[in-house]
Amino acid sequence: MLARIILTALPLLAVYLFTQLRWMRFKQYGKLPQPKPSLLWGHMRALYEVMSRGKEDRHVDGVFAAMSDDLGNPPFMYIDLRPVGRPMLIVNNHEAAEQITRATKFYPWSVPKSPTIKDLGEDWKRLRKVFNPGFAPSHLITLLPAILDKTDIFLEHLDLYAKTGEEFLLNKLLINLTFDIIGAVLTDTSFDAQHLDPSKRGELIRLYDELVNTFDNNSSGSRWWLAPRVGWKRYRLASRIDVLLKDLIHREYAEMRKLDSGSTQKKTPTKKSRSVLSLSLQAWDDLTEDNVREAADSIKTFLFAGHDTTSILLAWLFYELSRTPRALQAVRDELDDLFGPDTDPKAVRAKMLAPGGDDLVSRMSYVSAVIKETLRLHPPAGTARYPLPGSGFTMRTPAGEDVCVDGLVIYNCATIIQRDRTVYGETADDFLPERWLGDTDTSAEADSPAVEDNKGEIRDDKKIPPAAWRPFERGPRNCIGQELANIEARVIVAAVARRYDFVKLGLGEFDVSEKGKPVVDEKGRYKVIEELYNTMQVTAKPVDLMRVKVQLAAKAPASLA
Ligand code: HEM
Repeated sequence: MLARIILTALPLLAVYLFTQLRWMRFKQYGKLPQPKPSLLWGHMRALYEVMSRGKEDRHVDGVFAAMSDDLGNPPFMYIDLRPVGRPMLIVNNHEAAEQITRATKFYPWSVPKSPTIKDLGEDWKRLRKVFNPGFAPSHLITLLPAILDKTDIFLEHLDLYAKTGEEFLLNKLLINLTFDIIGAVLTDTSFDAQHLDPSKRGELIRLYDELVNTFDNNSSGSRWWLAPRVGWKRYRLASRIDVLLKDLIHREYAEMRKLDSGSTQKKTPTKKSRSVLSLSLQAWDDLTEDNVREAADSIKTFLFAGHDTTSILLAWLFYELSRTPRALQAVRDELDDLFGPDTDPKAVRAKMLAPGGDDLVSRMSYVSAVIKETLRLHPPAGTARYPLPGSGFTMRTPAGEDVCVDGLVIYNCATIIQRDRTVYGETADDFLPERWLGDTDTSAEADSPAVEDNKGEIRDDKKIPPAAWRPFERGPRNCIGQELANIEARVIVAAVARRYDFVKLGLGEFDVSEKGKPVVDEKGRYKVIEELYNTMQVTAKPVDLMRVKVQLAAKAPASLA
């Protein structure tokens, strides 16, 4: 009897599953632009086909860009990776991206972050308020001495490499520098991240390094069950990092309380620390377990989000400058004007720390244009959002049609958006800092988040719409650390750009003439033998971590003062 029921039910089940599958593949998001789906594979075959056309290990943004070209560059496109991954919407144009990151009545803090990141909802708003003052430009500028101290160690290493002629991975050196800086800015403690001998580095950076190394190209997915051993290793490393950070928070708080005990106002800090952590600890009356966990989680996020991205910006920036003699000269001229002809980093440091030094940092307008252009061409990160299934969240097509995209992971692909030919014209792929002159303010205030007016339109009145430059993303959930990244980058460029010449090796190496001179192309840039590209290493990093040699520039003094 049972067997007969099963036999009757099986074909019915098969028909049901088949109908469901057909609906999922062809109907559910059928109105969205997409490659031709297959009933069994969704878009996995289409994705594989595009991937196999280029470098196997290139960053997925490059694959999406090729796919978008194939589809005639729609504002967004649908990719169905079920059952291996969640179905996705890749956003390719700035007006569409703005629909995701702006505040709306539906989502007052913009569309929630991707399902792989815990979205804290209201808690996020409270926490961001706690940490915002620590990341305000007026506060960050007071941390210049800490940034300069860490930069000095970096310069010593560059001098050493210049002397020995040894090749090295510039991105790695910069990762250690930016980790040291973010550590000092956040916690006022030295993380000792810059020792050339890795065994001498601080425990936190060693654990972070190990953790990041678990995210190689093959195992970077968040689905631990696809690689349980890697998942377990990540869990163990994250737990050890947690213990170290909680310990640090307890020590910092105890120090504050000890110093406060003589004061009538319990929360008035008498400790001179200006770290972001110490500022935020003042918001808490008691150090409850919940507070400690929250602070540790936030510091962990800041450490992670705040060093890798900035190091990538700097690695690409020095490379682009080395390849574009016109831009390098303009940077050097600006630094001469602002800091005087003495190119010794100690002289630059003295000027920055003297009264009015912060003004000099803010007047580096060509350098700011270089930073802006580097982030346009090589954005280290992007945002992924997730409107909950069944929420009815819609996006508007250029034809004015509203299409439901709830349940999709929505990825604003900055790499595609920031090279949009309809915005940046024929020079969309060129390194051209001059396009930003007069428009270099990258601060959160200049963000002028596009406002949804009554018609749901976006108001933009600049030549290049602000929304078309979004390496830090926009709207209420944008990057809290963008000012810090900007200040860091300007200080490091001021100290480095006139002292050193970087020479790329391997991918991205310059083509040279018979006389051994680099060959200049029609746009005034050095021709390369083979283009350097990004690969996915948690963030988008140069595939070889920027293999270079360094030399002292012609005008640089022979040794650091
Ligand atoms: C060049 C450097 C940097 C780039 C390109 C960058 C980029 C980004 C991007 C694209 C996001 C996602 C925003 C979104 O989902 O809408 C983000 C978020 C974030 N970034 Fe950065 N970032 C940089 C530096 C920093 C620094 C120095 C910090 C220091 C703490 C930092 C901390 C954060 C945090 C905490 C978030 C989450 C913000 C939130 O959800 O409220 N970032 N960043």
